[in-house]
Amino acid sequence: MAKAWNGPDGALKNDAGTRVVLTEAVGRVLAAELLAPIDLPPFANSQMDGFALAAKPLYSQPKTVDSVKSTTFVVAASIPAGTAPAPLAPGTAAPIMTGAMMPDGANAVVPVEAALPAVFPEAGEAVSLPETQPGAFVRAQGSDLVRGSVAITAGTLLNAAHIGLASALGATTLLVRRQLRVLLVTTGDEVLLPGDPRAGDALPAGKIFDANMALLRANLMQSGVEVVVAPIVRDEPHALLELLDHYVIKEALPDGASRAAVDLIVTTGGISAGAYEVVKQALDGLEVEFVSVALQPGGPQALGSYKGVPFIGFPGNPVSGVVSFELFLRPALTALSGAPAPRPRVLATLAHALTSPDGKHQIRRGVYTGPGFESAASVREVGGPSSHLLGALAQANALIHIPAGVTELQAGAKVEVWLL
Ligand SMILES: Nc1nc2c(c(=O)[nH]1)N[C@H]1C(S)=C(S)[C@@H](COP(=O)(O)OP(=O)(O)OC[C@H]3O[C@@H](n4cnc5c(N)ncnc54)[C@H](O)[C@@H]3O)O[C@H]1N2
Ligand code: MOO
Repeated sequence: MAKAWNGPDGALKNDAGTRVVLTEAVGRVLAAELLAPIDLPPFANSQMDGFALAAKPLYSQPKTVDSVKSTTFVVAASIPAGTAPAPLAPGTAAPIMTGAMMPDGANAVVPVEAALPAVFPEAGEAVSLPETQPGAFVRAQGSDLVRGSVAITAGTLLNAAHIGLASALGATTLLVRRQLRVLLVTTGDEVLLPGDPRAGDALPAGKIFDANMALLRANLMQSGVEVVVAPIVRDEPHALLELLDHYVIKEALPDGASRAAVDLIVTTGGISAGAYEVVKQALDGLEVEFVSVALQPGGPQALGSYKGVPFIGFPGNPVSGVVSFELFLRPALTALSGAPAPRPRVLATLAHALTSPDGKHQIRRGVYTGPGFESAASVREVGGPSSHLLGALAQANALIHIPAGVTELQAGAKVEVWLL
């Protein structure tokens, strides 16, 4: 089992990376550090709409606005953003727009509001400008990033700011780690996918629409994982084994080696104590362990490997699946591939009393309200402890942790909360 779990770790970390276009790189993990190929800003430019001029160092700050010394300049040709300006002649000041390149000979900008008159006169006219320090309102070349420096480190989970930075540096593609490929298998004779013709007129008696496939697929996709979705497996062990065999077949790699078509198998349902537990009946006795952990929801769990591919089996109740994902799989994905970002963990004041079963680490779904000007962060439960409460899950923005051994909590107690 350990060997199987070590597989994707090594494979991902040794992965040379895949080049993707910039717009598709958000949510992926950068494979190699990105060095800045240019300075940012690439040239000194104005931070304000104003006048570019040559300022001499001031040795004392003027005490009041009225005491500021002004100088009259001849207005030079205006410098819009996007143009290469002519050098500034001595005694002149050039109207310059925000982001426009500073002309040679200028080292400071006076905002137009501070000019007399506070407008842009025509070239050749006069303008009176207050004394200013060299460098005022100038964004120096390389003041954000110097050419050759590390712009984004390898292993970074790329967010919007990283994509924006890469674009500003002129990158059209980025080298990202390959995504983990996860086979997601939903089981159960009662489960129909929305749109199934059998539910054309009405949901047949005893049947339900799938929640787990949609829920876990969305969670996995948001975690930067490539999800391979299998058709829903009926409660027949041979059907599950046939399906798994189809997906664990090896695919050839360019270097002559081979690897399974998926890195991880995740199943939902069919692992507890019933008479028709398809996952348990198919895999018990092979390299999968079926255990009960002191967690609620999410007590029944299965872990191991199938024909060398890591395997994890979540319980069928939708909230149990989500809690299992958050506690066991999400952190493992972060450790393996760098994505997703860990959930923020905070302490919050419980808004009301809660009880919890003895000997179980309970996870309740909650609505968290961050600290206000005069109030501490607080959390209140939404729904109840049962693991079928999908409506409440959809209202929640947090998981409330009640440690094993704690059976009662008073209003005002401090609890650990994971922000979803
Ligand atoms: N005698 C016992 N019964 C149960 C135990 C136990 O320890 N002893 N554990 C309970 C707990 S806790 C859980 S959680 C569930 C786990 O059961 P399974 O993993 O075997 O899951 P199923 O029985 O297949 O389904 C449970 C529940 O979830 C619904 N389900 C299944 N798939 C979906 C889906 N794709 N979308 C929406 N809902 C789904 C299913 O209809 C059941 O209601 O076992 C308890 N029983
Ligand atoms: O552990 Mo089950 O996961 O409570 O509903």
